[in-house]
Amino acid sequence: MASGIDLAVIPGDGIGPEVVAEGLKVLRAALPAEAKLETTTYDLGASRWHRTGETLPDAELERLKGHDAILLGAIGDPTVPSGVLERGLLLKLRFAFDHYVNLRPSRLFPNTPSPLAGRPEIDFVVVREGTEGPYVGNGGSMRTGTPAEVATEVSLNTAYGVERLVRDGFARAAARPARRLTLVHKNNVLVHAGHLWKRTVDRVAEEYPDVQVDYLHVDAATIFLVTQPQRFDVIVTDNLFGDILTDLAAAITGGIGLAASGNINPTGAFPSMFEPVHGSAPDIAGTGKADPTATVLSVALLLRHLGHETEAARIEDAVTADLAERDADSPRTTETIGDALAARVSA
Ligand SMILES: NC(=O)C1=CN([C@@H]2O[C@H](COP(=O)(O)OP(=O)(O)OC[C@H]3O[C@@H](n4cnc5c(N)ncnc54)[C@H](O)[C@@H]3O)[C@@H](O)[C@H]2O)C=CC1
Ligand SMILES: CC(C)CC(=O)C(=O)O
Ligand SMILES: [Mg+2]
Repeated sequence: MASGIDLAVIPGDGIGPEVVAEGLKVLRAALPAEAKLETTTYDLGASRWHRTGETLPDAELERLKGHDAILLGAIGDPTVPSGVLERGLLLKLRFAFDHYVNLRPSRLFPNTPSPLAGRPEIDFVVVREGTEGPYVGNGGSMRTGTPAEVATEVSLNTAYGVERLVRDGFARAAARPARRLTLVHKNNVLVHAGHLWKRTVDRVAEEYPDVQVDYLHVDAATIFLVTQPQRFDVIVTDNLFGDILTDLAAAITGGIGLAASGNINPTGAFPSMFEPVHGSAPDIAGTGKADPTATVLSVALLLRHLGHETEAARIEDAVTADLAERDADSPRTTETIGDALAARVSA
């Protein structure tokens, strides 16, 4: 184990604090006794907004910059107008820290529920662009609230932004046994952005003759994720398509409670941020029903990103073993699952 870890923690809203508590429990259990883990908890989210009107003040952003990595639970609350926290806090972090690779692995673990017949082998990773696309806030509305309202939300795609993401996807595909990369877009309709993505993939592909390249329109990709998920290895796609596809990917691989993600700044200029794919799940907040496994697997991604491969693998093995023994008819609480995972990694 190399040096210690200086971790920023943003528990956030709804089930965020519940799953983050278990993620930290497992992280502490995974680290050897001599490893130094320093955590700083940031009070950001709905309760801060209600108290102060702030989402992510510049001073907090500045402090966050100094950490090795960030662990985030979830952001969003029904008492706050939709978009205020999602844009003003979560997306602000992803954009400010240039988290251009939104990494979302999907694997069907043994004994996990899948709605798919025949339990196909599923092991792919979605490399979703994280700083551009329709999420940049490039829009507005005129005559708002009137029958004549016009609203736009224009997708931003730069050659620079697309190429660096595509290059990351190829590097990942080349390092995986299957060496397949699928670009998912909608270039039959979104001809400007779609053709930029396709041309970029075709050009970078020339440098990776060993990687088999495929293209799917996003609507067809949803079909194949359900009917032939084995065909996917690395999926490269834009911010919005990646957001939607990864909830579907979670649904076919044991549920949203298992889906992990990393918002990566590969240059290391800013701390990367790790979070479950799911949101704040207000419908189950406070009930103990939230599965913390997605957060625990996000902690494994975090450790791997910081170079702690052994500990990351230990956490993933603990999750695999725990899932193998789960009984769908006897669901456990958030805390019980966290305790079981922590016990396994420290055993
Ligand atoms: N990265 C983030 O912080 C994200 C935030 N959100 C925000 O979260 C709020 C709720 O959004 P929704 O669209 O309802 O998505 P959601 O992911 O919070 O919930 C969708 C469904 O999945 C279930 N679910 C989610 N996480 C679970 C877990 N760990 N264990 C078991 N079940 C789980 C929920 O109970 C709900 O039925 C909104 O404010 C939204 O903007 C949504 C997605 C991502
Ligand atoms: C709440 C959004 C900003 C993000 C989202 O749904 C996601 O990243 O999965
Ligand atoms: Mg999402």
